[in-house]
Amino acid sequence: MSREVKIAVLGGGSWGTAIVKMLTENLDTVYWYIRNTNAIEYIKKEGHNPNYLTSVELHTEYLKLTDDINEAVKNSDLLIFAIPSAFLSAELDKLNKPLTDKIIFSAIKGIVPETGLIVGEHFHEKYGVPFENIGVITGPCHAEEVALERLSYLTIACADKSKAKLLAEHFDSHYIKTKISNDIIGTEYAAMLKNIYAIAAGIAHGLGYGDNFQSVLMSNAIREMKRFTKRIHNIDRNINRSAYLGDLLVTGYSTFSRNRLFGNMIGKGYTVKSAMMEMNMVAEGYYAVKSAHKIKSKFKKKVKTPIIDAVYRILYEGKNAKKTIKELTDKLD
Ligand SMILES: NC(=O)c1ccc[n+]([C@@H]2O[C@H](COP(=O)([O-])OP(=O)(O)OC[C@H]3O[C@@H](n4cnc5c(N)ncnc54)[C@H](O)[C@@H]3O)[C@@H](O)[C@H]2O)c1
Ligand SMILES: O=P(O)(O)OC[C@H](O)CO
Repeated sequence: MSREVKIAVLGGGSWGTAIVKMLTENLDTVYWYIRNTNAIEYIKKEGHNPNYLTSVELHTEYLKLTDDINEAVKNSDLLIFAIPSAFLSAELDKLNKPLTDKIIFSAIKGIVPETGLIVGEHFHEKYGVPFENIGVITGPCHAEEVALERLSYLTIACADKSKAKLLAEHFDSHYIKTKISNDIIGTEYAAMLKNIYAIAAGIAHGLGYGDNFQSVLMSNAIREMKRFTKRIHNIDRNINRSAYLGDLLVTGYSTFSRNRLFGNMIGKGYTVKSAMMEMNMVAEGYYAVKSAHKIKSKFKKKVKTPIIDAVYRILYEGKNAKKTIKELTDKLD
């Protein structure tokens, strides 16, 4: 991959905005697809995203903004997707260009609901993108802290390490450090699962459980994540690394977490619909738990996942949150 690789960011939410900020520290051309034309006009005029990370000053002189996904794709070699998983299929349906010659990096932390696949596999199966051209941007990193230029670590995973390294160089800055990994499958599943555990943490908090319980929940969550990822892709991985445990902790404990906030509202008695309406943001874990529940039901040898089961029952079977978390407490150690 050449050093002059042309990059497009797809998605105008918090994470897309943070990625654009990070890349324009190093690159003087970044294509940026945002579906909202008014937001594009505002960014061009004011240099800020009107809806997400509104305080971030954007280097508009380096940005090629477009509301046409095909224009961004046509002009770029490497595409970074930061569209919530629930909306990815609908956005990809707008494509009239093949993706087979593109390098695809997913910054999405979820499962594509329509196919039940992690994002990398979705691009491989549905769009014929070879695995060596597929990567993941992950790690414990909140868009809000990138906005504040607080030191953050990203893990860039790709089967072809040279591609991961080159992209990592474009992210590195005085507030971003990057690590390389080739565990695309494990990091993607871990990123999806930690959102479910953060919802559980939020529900418990909303119900009045304290820090003592939260630490037990997180301790059980990392072991559950280890069992799940091992069943999916059994390689020798250190689950305590930042891309797995680190990401779980930031989401489980941070006040910036969308998933924890969503869970907190559920614990306080909001319905799913009203909790979603309160947020201008997307809690990926809501969609992830449905997919994770379906995936685990297909495992030939069963895996113990009491936290996923509890969150699924609360969000999709209408079970009482207080009673379900109480039952969960008896299954944790
Ligand atoms: N925010 C973070 O700190 C962060 C960090 C790492 C990864 N991620 C991941 O990045 C992805 C994007 O999340 P985000 O935080 O930018 O989202 P967000 O919650 O900040 O914003 C919601 C996004 O969803 C889009 N959206 C809403 N309805 C839509 C629809 N019907 N069709 C298409 N798009 C629609 C909005 O335009 C916006 O881009 C998610 O998978 C998330 O897990 C986020
Ligand atoms: O922490 P959340 O729930 O906002 O999710 C966003 C990112 O996945 C954090 O890594």
